[in-house]
Amino acid sequence: MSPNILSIAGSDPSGGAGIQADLKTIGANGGYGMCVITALTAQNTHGVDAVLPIDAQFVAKQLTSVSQDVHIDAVKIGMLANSQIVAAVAAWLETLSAPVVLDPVMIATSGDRLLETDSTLDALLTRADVLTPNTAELAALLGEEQVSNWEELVAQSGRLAAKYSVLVVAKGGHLPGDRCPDALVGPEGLIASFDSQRLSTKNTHGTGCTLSSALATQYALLGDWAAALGAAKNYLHAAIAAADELKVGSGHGPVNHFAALLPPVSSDPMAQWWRDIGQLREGIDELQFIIELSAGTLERERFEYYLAQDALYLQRYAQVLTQASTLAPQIEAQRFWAKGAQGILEGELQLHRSELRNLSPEPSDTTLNYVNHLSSCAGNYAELIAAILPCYWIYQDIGNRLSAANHPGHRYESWLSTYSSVEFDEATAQAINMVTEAWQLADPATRSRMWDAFRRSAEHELSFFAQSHAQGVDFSTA
Ligand SMILES: Nc1ncnc2c1ncn2[C@@H]1O[C@H](COP(=O)(O)OP(=O)(O)O)[C@@H](O)[C@H]1O
Ligand SMILES: Cc1ncc(COP(=O)(O)OP(=O)(O)O)c(N)n1
Repeated sequence: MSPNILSIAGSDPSGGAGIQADLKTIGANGGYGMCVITALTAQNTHGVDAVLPIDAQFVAKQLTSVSQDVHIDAVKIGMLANSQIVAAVAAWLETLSAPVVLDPVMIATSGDRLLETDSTLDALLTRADVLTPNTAELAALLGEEQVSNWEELVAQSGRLAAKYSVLVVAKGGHLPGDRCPDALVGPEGLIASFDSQRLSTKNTHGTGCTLSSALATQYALLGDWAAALGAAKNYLHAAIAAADELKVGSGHGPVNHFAALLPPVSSDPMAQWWRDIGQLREGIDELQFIIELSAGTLERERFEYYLAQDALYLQRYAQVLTQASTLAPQIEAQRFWAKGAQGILEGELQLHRSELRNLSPEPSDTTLNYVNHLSSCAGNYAELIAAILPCYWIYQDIGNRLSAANHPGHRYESWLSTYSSVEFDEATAQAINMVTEAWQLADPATRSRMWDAFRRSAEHELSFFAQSHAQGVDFSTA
């Protein structure tokens, strides 16, 4: 069962810090997130423009409404805005036994002050189980100078832990250097430390909120503060590592809270597509038509039926390639698709005719379905070339295997000898590159339609190769 985690914090409308970051973090760590809002802020990735604290009595009302109904497994406290809200939260906490992580959000990384220190905070600091101040907040809470190295940070964190009889997370995020260590420190000193590489990104908005809400959630799951800090830091590290993928705002953008849950963005989308149609490709390899064509046992009628349908298909395919050439944004792509169309009209169709005794007068439903699918993608260049690609790629893939099975005296020797060529391999590689380029420029919705167009063409390829053995094909008229 998911633990119920309550975040008591301010709102960041840009979604990177405050309750927005907490709820994403709690969910991504396997908790059920709830939130009591203490303040509205007007902020973005450049900083905080304004703060509107919520009336303290209303904060108290939110707290009792939630806790009267829902069992709370852990609490994370963030921005409290003013001493009245601090007092309201402290009074409510006296009624609750759940573990508390307090992120004393006083000074954002942008330098903006989010809470002034005063004595009302003491009750809250003592009640908390763990404090997670950044270096500036740690110094402010002790009334000391801000430290600038790790040893001093651990020592200062120990003094804070002793002052309030709590655990303190020493956070190395603001220290210089290429490492980013964090540690759990108690009144007696260092308990556990967790080192990590400093990730090179400006997108670290909300790291403090994220670490503290992940810590509360992980503690509710693991029941051990050191283990929970290790897990929270690992989670945050992955979220920072993937932060640049989000591209939110022009300042210090948010971390990518769902990085670990999302499939990695493939740097080679075509390789991914090819893997994703793996089952379809295996299905094609296992077709009677392919097995018999390779072995040379395929009946002539079936071969000619396939050839006739292929000739009809290729006439329309050449038109579709011409259309791709018309839609192509660059001259190189225009030339490539036009050359493909020309190759079919002047080369491949001649070959088909030389092998065929009779041309099938009518395209089959299978052939029609395939060409209609291609035509239905013709409104968008990226989608159209994604639909075009399987014919190149699957044909080349099967062709290489069929031509390897060829030998003198093979029943279809002359036909199979045309199946593999360096020129066609090069053209296929170029077609893959064209689709990759279009994919890189496409928005997410177009990418999804491209994949759909590609996958459906691959399905049509399978039906196309299967059709000469399909029930209902009458060879007396073929
Ligand atoms: N560039 C970075 N690479 C890796 N971890 C980072 C980086 N910046 C911050 N962190 C981590 O983010 C957490 C928050 O740290 P810090 O920036 O010190 O606090 P705050 O966000 O409260 O100002 C810490 O666990 C710290 O180690
Ligand atoms: C509403 C709100 N709460 C907290 C913060 C500060 O967040 P923090 O996680 O410390 O992140 P940075 O200061 O590192 O951005 C905030 N900005 N807004």
